Amino acid sequence: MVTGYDAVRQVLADTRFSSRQDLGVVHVPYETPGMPVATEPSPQVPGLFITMDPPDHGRLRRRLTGAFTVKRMKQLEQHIVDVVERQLDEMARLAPPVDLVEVFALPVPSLVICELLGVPYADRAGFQADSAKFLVKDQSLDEKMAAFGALTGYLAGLVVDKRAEPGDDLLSDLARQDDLTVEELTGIAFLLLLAGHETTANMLALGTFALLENPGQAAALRAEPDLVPGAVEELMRYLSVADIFYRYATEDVEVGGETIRQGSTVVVSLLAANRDPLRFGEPDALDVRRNARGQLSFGHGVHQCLGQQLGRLEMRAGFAGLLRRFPTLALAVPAGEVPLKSDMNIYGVHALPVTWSE
Ligand code: HEM
Repeated sequence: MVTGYDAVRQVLADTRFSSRQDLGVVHVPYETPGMPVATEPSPQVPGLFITMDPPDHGRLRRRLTGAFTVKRMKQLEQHIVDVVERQLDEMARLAPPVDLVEVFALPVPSLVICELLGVPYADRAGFQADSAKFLVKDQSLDEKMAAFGALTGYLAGLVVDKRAEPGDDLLSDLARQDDLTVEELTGIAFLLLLAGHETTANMLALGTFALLENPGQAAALRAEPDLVPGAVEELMRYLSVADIFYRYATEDVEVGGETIRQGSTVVVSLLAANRDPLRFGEPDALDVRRNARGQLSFGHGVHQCLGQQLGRLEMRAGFAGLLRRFPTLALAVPAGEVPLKSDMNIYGVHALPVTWSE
């Protein structure tokens, strides 16, 4: 397991550590009650380029980079702000308490990624439930593959339709490219849809929880909205919702004075790297004024998050809008009763009951 900031960056930057999930078997090096130890590698899935190595990885990723550049995302910014404001309007019409996950944190990134990809938002109940099932930690490979199969079955139908009759969206643009198979298109769609809504939704909900638990920090953001972009980096660092990633050593590699033997599975903890006291002073404190640039929550190296600019825009608009529109926002239950996603591969809260005075 690699935990130090520098060592984590080194491993993620070194392509001798493979991302192929068919190469590695995860040997959990310590007893975790309730955690099954995997004994077989997962199968490789076409199109799922997060689990591919160069040059195959680049062949697929390159087709998408144009759609996710800073410039293209800037063009989307006003639209994202509009989505956020509409969702906040809806929330304001409800009588508190409400579940912030249900009324805000999940809808915002789901609406944005659906529109970008050309996935009907009306189908959200199905894909949100299947995504959640896929991310459950304590399940057999068969159960995980069943959730995967349900979601990809749905998406395969969608990409076949788009290939026949392309529209004005990202999946249609990909479907127009004849050298991509339906299986590859489906894998790409799966990755974008899952990564595009689950991570940001968890950041919005858990980030709000963190701000409500640190009222001084929330007050600073309300008083100085210019702090919001920096606060997003700090919340990303502090919360590290996507913590654990795996790599597989394709040859002997030295890291931090230790030799990692060829064939070993390496567990990379982004959370530990983000809390490394050698890199971030007082790492366990949430401080929206600190310079948290360089936080590793979007990863590092060739797989560094493709959607990071999109995620940032959603979080900036989301936190800024929520704090401005709900100046008296508060937890509606004791903090200890908020159901945490300790059982899921992406951390967050299952629900966040909040209230406000009207
Ligand atoms: C706050 C939200 C997000 C977090 C914390 C996050 C985190 C990450 C991390 C850590 C990786 C690297 C994985 C690895 O090295 O194996 C990654 C990759 C990726 N992310 Fe995100 N992400 C977020 C939002 C998004 C969004 C909004 C999208 C939208 C499409 C997205 C799409 C992707 C894709 C496609 C990859 C794979 C890139 C590759 O393998 O080349 N992510 N993300």
